[in-house]
Amino acid sequence: MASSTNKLLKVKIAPSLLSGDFAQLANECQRMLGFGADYLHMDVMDGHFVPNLTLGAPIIKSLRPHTKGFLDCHCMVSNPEQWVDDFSKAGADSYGFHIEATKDAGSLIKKIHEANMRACLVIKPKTPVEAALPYLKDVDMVLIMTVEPGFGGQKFMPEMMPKVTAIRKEFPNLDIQVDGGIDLTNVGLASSAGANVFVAGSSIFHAQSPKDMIAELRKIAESKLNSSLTPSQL
Ligand SMILES: O=C(CO)[C@H](O)[C@H](O)COP(=O)(O)O
Repeated sequence: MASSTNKLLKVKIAPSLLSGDFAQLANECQRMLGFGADYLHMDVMDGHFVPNLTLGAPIIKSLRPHTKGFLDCHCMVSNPEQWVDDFSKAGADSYGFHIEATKDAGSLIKKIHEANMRACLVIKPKTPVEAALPYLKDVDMVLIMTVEPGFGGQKFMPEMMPKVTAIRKEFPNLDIQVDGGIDLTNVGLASSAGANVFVAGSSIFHAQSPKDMIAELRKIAESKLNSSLTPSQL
């Protein structure tokens, strides 16, 4: 819910397992949590909404007994309504859906909450922020894509930052996630704009020390995040 009572937001780092070794998924999750990750970001792709195929509820179900980590599922799927119950039963903690894929975001958010998951509304780069705003009072997180969804390893789009700023202005307490090409060169820009949850695949998994990378991303984000807030928001 949007609120006039404000608080300091918590920075959360969410390694994208898309860049990990799928054959070692449970170990990769444990490794990332051991390195200080807050969320485990799971990229669900159906080969229809995006031109790539990854994983679905059966894999989340197999993974669940191996980790207590927060399974942040980003569902890049057509007909997101179809998979809510499966992901809930599988043990997902958060269900992210694309606003472009549903005709009734309000009912979908309700369905996700009734299935005991957190709801995250996601928008693609070409979708205007105005499409998301009416629903943000009801979600637990919003995800602003900073690449076209479908693949890891793409270049961060700084032109998405005004969307983040617009949302932060209206929703001082909402978790705002950014995803796509996040690394040490742009995490400060995103956190200054008001993002506080950072998905990073390539920069963490390909780092010489993923542990140091998580710590560095967090340090920069924490140093910049509250610079975006006005005194009345602190
Ligand atoms: O949602 C995604 C792709 O659709 C991925 O989470 C994202 O791109 C992360 O990977 P990288 O940090 O390598 O860009």
